[in-house]
Amino acid sequence: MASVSIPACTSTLLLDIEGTTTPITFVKDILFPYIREHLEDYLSSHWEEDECKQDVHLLKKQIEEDMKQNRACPVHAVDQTVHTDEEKAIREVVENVLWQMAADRKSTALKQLQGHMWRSAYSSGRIKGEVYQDVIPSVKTWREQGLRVYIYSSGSVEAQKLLFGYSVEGDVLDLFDGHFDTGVGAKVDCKSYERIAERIGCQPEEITFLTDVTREAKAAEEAGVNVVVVVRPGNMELTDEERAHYNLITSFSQLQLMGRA
Ligand SMILES: CSCCC(=O)C(=O)COP(=O)(O)O
Ligand SMILES: [Mg+2]
Repeated sequence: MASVSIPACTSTLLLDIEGTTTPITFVKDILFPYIREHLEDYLSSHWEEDECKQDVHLLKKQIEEDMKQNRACPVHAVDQTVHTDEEKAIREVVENVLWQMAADRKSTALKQLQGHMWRSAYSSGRIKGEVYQDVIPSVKTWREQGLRVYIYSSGSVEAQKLLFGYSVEGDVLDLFDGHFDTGVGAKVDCKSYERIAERIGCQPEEITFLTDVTREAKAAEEAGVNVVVVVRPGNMELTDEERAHYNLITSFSQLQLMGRA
């Protein structure tokens, strides 16, 4: 693929994670299975801790919201191994989390719990954050050219910091000026990009957003953000119309910053 120029007014690069800096397989085959495997044990051993209580509180609020919207999690009969109220409550949370994950939902409640659960997996060295080989050298070059680099992912800010703090390339957190998650709004909502520009202190037009998901690209464009769609192995196929509309790259090294050495 040829190089893609980004506008001379660009001051900030905003990067998605899954499918952009990081293979989708890392999320689907390593991070998510870890949650499914450890969820019940994690909840049982942390149930009385404040952080876990807050996570469960947020999940319950999400369930209430889902019920209002008729998106209720299917309720299964409680099985015979459940005896106490606590076991029942934990089983309900497990059912809900598994249901949300099966639908690949991006709710803040789900993402916050996942981030907390991955902490020990990363810090023990069991999991290392995967990053495509072109990512770190390109980010370093952009920074040398005076650009700011931020992350915007549906994964919680804590999960993002774990991924880059314990990455296959070592601790690369210093390369990023900041992180945004769904706390600023959904990635498919144009208002989120307006809020990010406001928080960073620039105009949306000064931001170039790199993502693999065209619904996110469309929302960012609506906000006035410049968009480049990243094509990586295993990413969702683009339609002919999308291919024609968006600037596409298969590697960050294809980005050319106009008017910069
Ligand atoms: C940040 S690590 C976990 C990835 C994740 O949970 C996720 O939903 C990825 O979403 P993205 O917005 O980076 O495509
Ligand atoms: Mg993505």
